[in-house]
Amino acid sequence: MDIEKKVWEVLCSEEDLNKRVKELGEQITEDYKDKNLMVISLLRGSFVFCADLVRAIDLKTKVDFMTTQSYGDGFSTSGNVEVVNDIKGSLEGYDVLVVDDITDSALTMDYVLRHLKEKNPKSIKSCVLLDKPSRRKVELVPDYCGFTIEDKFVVGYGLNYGDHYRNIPYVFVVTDKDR
Ligand SMILES: O=P(O)(O)OC[C@H]1O[C@H](OP(=O)(O)OP(=O)(O)O)[C@H](O)[C@@H]1O
Ligand code: HPA
Repeated sequence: MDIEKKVWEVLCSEEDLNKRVKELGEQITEDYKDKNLMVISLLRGSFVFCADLVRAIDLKTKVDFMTTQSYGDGFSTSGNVEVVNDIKGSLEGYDVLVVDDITDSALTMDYVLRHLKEKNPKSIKSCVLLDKPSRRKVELVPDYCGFTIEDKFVVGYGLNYGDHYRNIPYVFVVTDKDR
């Protein structure tokens, strides 16, 4: 990937992200006030979003992490979701909320939900910052979603481009200069 031949365009500014993450946190706080919330962050992409989201949730919350991988350096899924690091503890008695940065083909979220359901949580739901419904390879509607976006490759705020730029504090779109 040659970054020189690309155009960057801001899609979600820091202000947009702060506002929407706060709203999601308030909604989740309300919905889980009588439940036993465990947030599971899918690494690596969701580390920034999830760090902000859990601080916007005003509840006693357990947080755990799972590492999945299905994209290499490219723009599309290998179709093969790999659990690189699984969660360690039990999910029994917990209302699990799986948090990811993006649902694109939805292969990752679909796989993770099925995988975690086998660990018998009390309930399980999904929360993604960005949703690209036009790219689905499996049917899935996230329970919580920050922004629904078009079929564009997005980077920043945890999302990578050739394994860089996860630290950019806003979300931007990458396109070819001659497109
Ligand atoms: O809906 P999908 O098509 O499955 O795509 C979404 C997944 O792809 C990215 O992960 P990736 O495999 O690139 O690993 P990463 O979290 O390390 O970026 C992203 O973080 C999501 O987990
Ligand atoms: O648009 C994207 N950007 C970065 N990583 C991704 N993984 C799935 N879709 C994307």
